[in-house]
Amino acid sequence: MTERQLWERYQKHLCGVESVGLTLDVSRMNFTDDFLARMRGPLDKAFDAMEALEKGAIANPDEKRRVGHYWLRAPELAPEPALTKDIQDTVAAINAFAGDVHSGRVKPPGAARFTRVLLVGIGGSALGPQLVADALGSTADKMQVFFLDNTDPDGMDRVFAQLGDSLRETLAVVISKSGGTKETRNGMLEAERAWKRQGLDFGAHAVAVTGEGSELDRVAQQGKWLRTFPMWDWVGGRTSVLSAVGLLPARLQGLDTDGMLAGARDMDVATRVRDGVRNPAALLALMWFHAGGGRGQKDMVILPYKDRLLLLSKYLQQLVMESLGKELDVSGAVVNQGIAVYGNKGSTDQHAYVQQLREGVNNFFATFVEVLKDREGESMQVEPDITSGDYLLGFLLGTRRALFEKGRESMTITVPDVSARTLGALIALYERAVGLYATLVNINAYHQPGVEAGKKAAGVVLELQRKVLARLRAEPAKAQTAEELARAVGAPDEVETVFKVLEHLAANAPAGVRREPGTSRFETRFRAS
Ligand SMILES: O=P(O)(O)OC[C@H]1O[C@H](O)[C@H](O)[C@@H](O)[C@@H]1O
Repeated sequence: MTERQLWERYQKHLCGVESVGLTLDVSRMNFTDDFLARMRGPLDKAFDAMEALEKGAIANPDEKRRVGHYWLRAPELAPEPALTKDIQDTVAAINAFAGDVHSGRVKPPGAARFTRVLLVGIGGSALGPQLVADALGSTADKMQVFFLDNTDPDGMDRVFAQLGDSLRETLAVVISKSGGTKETRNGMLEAERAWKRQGLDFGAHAVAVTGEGSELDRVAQQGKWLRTFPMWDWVGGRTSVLSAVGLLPARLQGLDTDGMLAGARDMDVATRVRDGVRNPAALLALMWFHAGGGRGQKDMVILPYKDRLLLLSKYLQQLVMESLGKELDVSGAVVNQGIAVYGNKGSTDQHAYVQQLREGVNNFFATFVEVLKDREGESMQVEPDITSGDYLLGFLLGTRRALFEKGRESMTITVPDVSARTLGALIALYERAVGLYATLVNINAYHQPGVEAGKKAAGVVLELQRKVLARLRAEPAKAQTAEELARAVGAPDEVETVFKVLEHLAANAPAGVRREPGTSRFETRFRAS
């Protein structure tokens, strides 16, 4: 195709949302008009399913729950007045609480004000807040936000070290929809201990966002925490960023949460249009289907040319892969669906893995994200008539062209800036694209049965560890191999797990397990010291 023909294709297929200034360019995807025509029927079904979902259908049959993240930014669309009121009241409560924190009306016992937020959460209870904080934050923020999003002790220590003496001015926001996620529970316990060590009452510094009646809800009540904000069962973790999960930390940080909600609301309006060519969420879903043959055969590489959107790919990884990565379709047939998502940012990635994208295995399609506004204020010229931002666009367009020349497909999303409105719109765009694509490939986007397997298996490991420790302590003088201990605890076939657990215990002093070298690594003996 000549450059002129590409320009014509660009104009023909460019899909824009005026209200948020976003465009989606699919001209460098090699679909045909015939493909669009063929997909009209399946897309109609996807629109029907989405309409039913928005009206309150049970979209997650496993958990028998509705899926209502669209109502969060348009509460009047919730299927019952009580839900509408819940949403509105919660937004009002968050705004009032954040206002009180900023003004010092709600304050810590030993300081005039809360100046920092420590968010404890994981998965959908961290990724959205992290994206928002990084995309929209600045040195002018009202509060600085820190995160514990793992059960890695050293990772937590690093954060506590950064917080240092400022814990007395730090508000802990513990977020868990289920209220029972172990990583978050551990983070909360470690946080509680950190506060106690400084002689501070954790409850007077803590708020929770969780489902009513959850374990976390009970802990918060018993510990007399400052507040609890609701997390409803009809909001999925990976689509919760515009519920209290994302709104509370963002508002505390001083960000424009109203703008985020408005951007998402505007995008929802634009993506309800039943037309695959004019609706960018539908067009995205169609392109994913085209690229991967409806089987996820191509990976989605997200390339925002903007540092502030660095976490977009991580956020989308959960949204897309947890929603679409399914073993079974809705009829119960084994399909092993999904689309792998990765990415970082341009032009940084051009100096890392773009080499493979251009010349290596052709197993992906790229999505460039272009941001028109370079920065607040003016830019210097790094060369006559050229700024750093001009370079950024040059690199984006250059890579887009270089990929196309080698038969590698790409799309480009263009937004005016990285603002609250734009971010809300981007989030809403992908949420709906995922929902529509799920119907196109006949899977349920709203459950995550696979995640449970790893959690259960982890529980088995910890149970085994308890038994092994009990055994070692029962005979402290006796050094034993993993093989002997596995047999002794009645799990001879679990010897590998026992071996791994022992190595870990021996590497960490408090467990009181010592190793004595044997004739080989696997003959190492362990005993309680
Ligand atoms: O918010 P929570 O209940 O703590 O859940 C946190 C995360 O963990 C789970 O394993 C789910 O797979 C995620 O979808 C969820 O976002």
